[in-house]
Amino acid sequence: MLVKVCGMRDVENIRELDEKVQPDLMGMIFYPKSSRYVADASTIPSTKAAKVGVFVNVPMAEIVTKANDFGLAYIQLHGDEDVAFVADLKKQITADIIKVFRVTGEVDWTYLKGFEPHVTYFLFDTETKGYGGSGKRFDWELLEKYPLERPFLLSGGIQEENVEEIKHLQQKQPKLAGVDINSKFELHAAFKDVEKVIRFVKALQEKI
Ligand SMILES: O=C(O)c1ccccc1NCC(=O)[C@H](O)[C@H](O)COP(=O)(O)O
Repeated sequence: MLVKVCGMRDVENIRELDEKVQPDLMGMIFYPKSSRYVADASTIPSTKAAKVGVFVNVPMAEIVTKANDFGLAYIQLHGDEDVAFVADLKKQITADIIKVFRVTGEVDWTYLKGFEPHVTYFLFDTETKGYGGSGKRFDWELLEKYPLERPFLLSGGIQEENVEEIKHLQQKQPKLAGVDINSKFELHAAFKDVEKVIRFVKALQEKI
């Protein structure tokens, strides 16, 4: 199962996490209202993990510039970007796209289908005023009937205690490709408890 650790900023914390946890993906938040906002991405060191830039309703030109300047492997669109925007963006970048859906109740799978040709993963998170990083869960059972081809990442308040539940969801829904963790592993904003992340990933990788 893929592991994405999101909301990273501190140089030493990034290096330690990259070395000891070896996550597949590491996310940086380019949303100015977030407590995890990365104002100057040039300070972010190189990593073995693929870098993900997280954007919320940002003009396309700005995303393209950041993707090129900082070697982002993935662009995570966490706002209200529509199919036309995502299709157009994909033509302008080599990075893969992760399109986020913030869940409130039932998911409109037909609407999501329009995004499929342009994205590598969908990511499901909880709808909140701050868009993401809330530590709040939604009803994960909704994903048991995920009907699309594209694999997806699970997100929203994931913590150590959820490992067994995540494994069971993956048994029921093989399109679950990975998890995205953030606030429940923080010592303070944008600074992760590396030992806690190690314990979580080890437990996740153990067979049921
Ligand atoms: O983390 C943020 O502050 C944030 C702000 C605005 C948009 C997205 C944000 N985070 C993106 C993520 O992918 C988080 O990992 C995801 O929302 C889950 O966070 P959490 O509920 O804290 O586990």
